[in-house]
Amino acid sequence: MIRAIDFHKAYESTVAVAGLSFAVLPGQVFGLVGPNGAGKTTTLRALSGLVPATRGRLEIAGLDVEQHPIAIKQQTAYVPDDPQLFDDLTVGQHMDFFASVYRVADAETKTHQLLQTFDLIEKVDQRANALSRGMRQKLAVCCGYLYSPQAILLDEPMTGLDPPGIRNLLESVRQRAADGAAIMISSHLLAMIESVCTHVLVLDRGRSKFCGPIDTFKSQFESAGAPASLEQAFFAATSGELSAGASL
Ligand SMILES: Nc1ncnc2c1ncn2[C@@H]1O[C@H](COP(=O)(O)OP(=O)(O)OP(=O)(O)O)[C@@H](O)[C@H]1O
Repeated sequence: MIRAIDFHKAYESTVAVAGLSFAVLPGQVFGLVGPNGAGKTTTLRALSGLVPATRGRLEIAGLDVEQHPIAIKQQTAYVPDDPQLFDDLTVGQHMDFFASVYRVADAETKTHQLLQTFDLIEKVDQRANALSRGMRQKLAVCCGYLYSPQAILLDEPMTGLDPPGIRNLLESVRQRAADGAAIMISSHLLAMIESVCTHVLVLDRGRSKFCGPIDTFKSQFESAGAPASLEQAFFAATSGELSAGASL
């Protein structure tokens, strides 16, 4: 489970997140959406232990993120929007490294399956600094999936992926959730979020505008008598022009 309780984060004079509370249960996929600067990356970075909360509590699998940094890392995969890879290591060496650090059983088979799924098998001996942006993104996802984390945090994971890559990623998210992972995906690609997420957390200027099942969110904003699309509901919720329960 991924949990935030009254999470606040301020960077000097900027309040990035103010009083956020939510829980992502095993099997749930939360879409984290909001305008630029809403606090999405800050939330994911704090959950992964990369930045400390100013106030409140963050938990992964019941453990406080700041008090149990090592245990948290073993349970969590965080894939940022600009994956930091080891430029001089090959694709295969990255997988070996993660397998060794996380003591992954049957690593060879899992590595092969992941590289096959994400179309990187032919690049196994290529160095990271010679990979395209999309390939780097895929390799970061493969490294994160290798140790079967309970919590998966993906920041803008579709950016730079080709259409088969996006399809494979979304399918892998569904599969990981079915296997019991709690997953959060930050993205501006609302149609894709809609196709994969069970829940949505709408952030705006650091505050939650909505948190709950995606169907509930859409049904709050009707369009010609039918539930709105996620995109329509998003614009209505973040424009300030309409409140929940209104017709578009
Ligand atoms: N290291 C930092 N120092 C100071 N302010 C920061 C820092 N990181 C983020 N911020 C500020 O915190 C706020 C939230 O930023 P964040 O990156 O979390 O937003 P976001 O929702 O991920 O945005 P985007 O959709 O553009 O990626 C913004 O006002 C941003 O300028």
